[in-house]
Amino acid sequence: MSETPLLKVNDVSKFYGNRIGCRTVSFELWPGEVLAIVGESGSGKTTLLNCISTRLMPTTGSVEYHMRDGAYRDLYRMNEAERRSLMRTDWGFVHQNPADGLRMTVSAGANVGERLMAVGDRHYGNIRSTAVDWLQRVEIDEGRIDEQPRAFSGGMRQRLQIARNLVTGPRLVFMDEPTGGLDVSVQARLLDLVRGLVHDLGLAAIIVTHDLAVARLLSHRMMVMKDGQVIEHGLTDRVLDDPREAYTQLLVSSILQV
Ligand SMILES: Nc1ncnc2c1ncn2[C@@H]1O[C@H](COP(=O)(O)OP(=O)(O)OP(=O)(O)O)[C@@H](O)[C@H]1O
Repeated sequence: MSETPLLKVNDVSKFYGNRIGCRTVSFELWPGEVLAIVGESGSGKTTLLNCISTRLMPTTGSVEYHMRDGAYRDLYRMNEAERRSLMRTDWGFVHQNPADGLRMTVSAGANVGERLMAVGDRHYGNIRSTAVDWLQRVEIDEGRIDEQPRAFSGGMRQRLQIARNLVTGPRLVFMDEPTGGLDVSVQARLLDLVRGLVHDLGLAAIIVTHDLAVARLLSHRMMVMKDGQVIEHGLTDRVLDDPREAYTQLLVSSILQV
């Protein structure tokens, strides 16, 4: 791993009026590292993810990102065009509901190709062959390249969304409950695929999940949130095998009993 963090999150808090979304969260993320944010519904996971990925402005705090040119930039001080360019090139965002991350009325190939065009690729043949390659990588039959995602199953849509996000070679991918809402067998296949891709591409990722099995399988480190705060943070195996906080112990034991 590199000696410089990719992301430095400093004291990020978000309040919705009087209500706490998340409070004084700080951590660093390293290139190639996968961090899971876990916790019950309402604990602040999505708020934190949205703040870090600049989809939401925090009330206080800063997030610095290590740009490709080697400089750190405060994400909240970037202008809209700079942020959008980062989102299109260096970042991916995989939504729980694929319809939020795909264009449902254009073809699968166009969904993947569109991101390439957004980063300046204009050669139709290249775009098409890269799209074919990516469909294969996410295990979608290339014969379905001209079909719209409306015609795909939930698992296929999610795999297509992943292809669309990864085609531009991002360094950091945000995932919000990527396997939520899928059947258990479909989840298992998707998790295997995500794990392989993240590993092969050396991606850094921040994954929000309420499912500790997802955290176990995908992440190196995890943060446990409760009432908007991070109450435990450590290597995933350590946190799950030897939780220090009573609340984490409860979370882990409730899963084991299922
Ligand atoms: N737009 C909003 N306006 C007001 N309060 C909000 C808003 N979004 C979230 N909250 C509140 O912030 C807190 C954290 O919510 P958040 O959605 O971040 O939690 P979560 O852990 O992601 O939950 P879930 O797993 O259900 O999505 C909750 O108390 C929630 O009610």
